[in-house]
Amino acid sequence: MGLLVQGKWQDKWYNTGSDGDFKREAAQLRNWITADGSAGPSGQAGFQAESGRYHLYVSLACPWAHRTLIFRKLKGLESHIGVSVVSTDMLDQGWSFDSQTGSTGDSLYGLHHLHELYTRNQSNYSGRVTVPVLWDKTRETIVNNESSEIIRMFNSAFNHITGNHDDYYPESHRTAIDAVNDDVYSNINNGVYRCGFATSQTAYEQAYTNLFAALARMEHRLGQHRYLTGDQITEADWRLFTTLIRFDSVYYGHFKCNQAQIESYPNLSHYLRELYQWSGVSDTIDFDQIKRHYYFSHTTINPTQIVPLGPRLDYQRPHNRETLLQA
Ligand SMILES: N[C@@H](CCC(=O)N[C@@H](CS)C(=O)NCC(=O)O)C(=O)O
Repeated sequence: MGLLVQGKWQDKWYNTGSDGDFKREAAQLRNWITADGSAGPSGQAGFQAESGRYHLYVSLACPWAHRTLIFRKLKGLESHIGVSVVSTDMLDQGWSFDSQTGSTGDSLYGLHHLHELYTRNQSNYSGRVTVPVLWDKTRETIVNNESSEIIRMFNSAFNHITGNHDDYYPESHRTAIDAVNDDVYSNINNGVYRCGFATSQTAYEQAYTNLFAALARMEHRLGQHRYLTGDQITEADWRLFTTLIRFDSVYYGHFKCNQAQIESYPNLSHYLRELYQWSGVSDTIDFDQIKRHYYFSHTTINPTQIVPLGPRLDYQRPHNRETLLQA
């Protein structure tokens, strides 16, 4: 685990500062693919949606990268956007393309490490080397490394190519989606990391309290509606999903988020199963890679690198979410 400083790799764990609170670094590369190549909300113009032009680098363990894989699937983009999967293990050289540990290899350039892609994009890059990365094969540059923006591009920029007009960020729901996203991002998606990566008791307890308060709010919402913002599934649901699906296997134990398992929440657990069973979604999930990544890579938290065998969970069990709607 490390970062690039002026294009040079340095092996370094996160710096939590004097309060012991984990602060996630903001993604730096923020261009947008658009249908006609005009500029998006940030970055440069010139990234027009085209079949076969873009490539996605992901980890199957990472909840942020997982969002982009789900959107690639839901929006029918699999034949238009290629994927390379990094290794489960993120050790002293960061993400690698070691096929012995679950990587597909880098199908574009045969790179050994993801940091080489970042320096190929910008030779003096400084910052963390994160997944997901959306790469432009034509301009040989990184389009964007922020998952929340990549899913928005996938949601709409390629509609004229795929003919898939399903909308996970509909105009009419945007205010509600944005509000839920803010709560879920700070307290749940990033909240589990703030529990796990805290280096002071106070920072951990604050993150833990915020996390379980936010989960209680989501549990309540899901007692009112089938999905977080009503009767239509939106990006807010998929953004929550990628944390929920890792929770009982990893965050509960490894990140000490152990007030309750998702299995014990009546609404959240059934909702989680509904989303897991959504057409194509379980293909984007690999529990062995998820568990191995966290328990084996975070040697500061788990120095023995022992990966637990449990828990045994069956997400294929029926869920009652249709009946809730009729009630
Ligand atoms: N803001 C980014 C965060 C991505 C992120 O932090 N990914 C993690 C994997 S779960 C990573 O690559 N971490 C490597 C590091 O921080 O050095 C996004 O949502 O795309």
